[in-house]
Amino acid sequence: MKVLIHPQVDNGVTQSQEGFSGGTLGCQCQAQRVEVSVTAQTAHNHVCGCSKCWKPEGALFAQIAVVSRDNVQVINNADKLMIVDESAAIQRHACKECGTHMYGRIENAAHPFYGLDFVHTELSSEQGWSQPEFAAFVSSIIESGAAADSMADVRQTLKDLGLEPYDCLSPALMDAIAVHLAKSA
Ligand SMILES: N[C@@H](CCC(=O)N[C@@H](CSCO)C(=O)NCC(=O)O)C(=O)O
Ligand SMILES: [Zn+2]
Ligand SMILES: [Zn+2]
Repeated sequence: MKVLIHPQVDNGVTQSQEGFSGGTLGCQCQAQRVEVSVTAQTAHNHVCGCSKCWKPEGALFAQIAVVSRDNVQVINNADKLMIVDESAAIQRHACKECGTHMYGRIENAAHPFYGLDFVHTELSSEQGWSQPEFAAFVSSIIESGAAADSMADVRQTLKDLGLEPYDCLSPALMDAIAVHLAKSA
């Protein structure tokens, strides 16, 4: 049975556009929206089932990608942002009013993904962002209340959408983390 994953992928994944170079992310407030300018194409876009990533109302997964932190700038209503969890590796900057996560930043220079910010490209009206490529932390949706006996349907739906399900990150990203750890050991 098909399961709803996230509004951006439920009707099929939209392909990236060559030459796309970014856009503006907006929070969900009706007024005084927080706006974040992203001045480059994103990479490693994926749907994430972890309990920490921001999900739109009713969605089972988040959709999240990375971009160099040099290409991320808050351009409007920065005073409305707060860090969700100061102790997390990814410091998620959310709008205090609507709760939308505007960007997640890694401040620990020793972290394998230091230099990259995590962003939800669905918050932009521009089309052409890098397409979701896989599903991460799939088993983690159970931690947010999904029924364990729905997991076969969830994984099958993800496969049908071309989003290979993993219970951590994709092999390419896990390898990148391991290379970083090996070098720093
Ligand atoms: N089972 C946990 C997993 C949380 C987790 O490790 N999330 C990942 C992926 S987030 C984007 O892909 C992670 O790197 N987290 C670091 C952080 O959140 O700071 C759960 O569901 O909570
Ligand atoms: Zn808001
Ligand atoms: Zn996540």
